[in-house]
Amino acid sequence: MPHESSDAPLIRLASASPRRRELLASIGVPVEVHPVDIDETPRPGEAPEAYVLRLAEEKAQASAAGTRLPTLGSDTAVVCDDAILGKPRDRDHAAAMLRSLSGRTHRVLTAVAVVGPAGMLSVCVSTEVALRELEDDEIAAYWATGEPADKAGGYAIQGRAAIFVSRLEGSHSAVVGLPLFETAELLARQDVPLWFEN
Ligand SMILES: Cc1cn([C@H]2C[C@H](O)[C@@H](COP(=O)(O)OP(=O)(O)OP(=O)(O)O)O2)c(=O)[nH]c1=O
Repeated sequence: MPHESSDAPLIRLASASPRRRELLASIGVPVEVHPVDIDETPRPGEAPEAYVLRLAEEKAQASAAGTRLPTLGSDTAVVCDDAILGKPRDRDHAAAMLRSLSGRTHRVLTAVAVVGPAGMLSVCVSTEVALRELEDDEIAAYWATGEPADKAGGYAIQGRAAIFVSRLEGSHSAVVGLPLFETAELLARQDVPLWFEN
């Protein structure tokens, strides 16, 4: 069904992340932002895929109360040697994360969940990212840009860390925060119109 105007929200976004809002805007999906605060502690022995899927679904479910709009939640984690790297606590934590990622390949997992007329639909996308060797003074200079602070793994591929990335296999948009190909498929299955505007 065509929607009424180009800026009326098509979905609710259970996220405080400006990247996720911008990525959805880039594919013509205006959102109503309704972030939720959930406990992001991994369960003992929880596999990384199960962890990001659970968080994406919990965010979507918690945010969906009181709206008829389909509601999208998402979570991104960097996985290195089976350890889940979230957002750095401080400068030393960020430096330790970047040293552990230096000169090797890691995985970025992003899960998306959309709850709507078709129920809860979710998907987890895994992307391989190779970083070149990073020098300690480079890591220090990178922290000073302010970019690492609110990013899983302590880097932003859409920012200055792009110069560290020697190879990527998977979904670039998923590393930034939302896999757009898979997200569009979930939205279509929830009857969210992506093309018709007036
Ligand atoms: C690896 C990487 C992560 N990130 C971001 C994506 C996510 O916003 C963030 C991971 O944190 P998340 O906990 O997934 O998301 P968030 O706290 O920003 O937002 P919300 O929980 O409200 O949805 O790291 C980048 O922007 N660039 C990158 O290259």
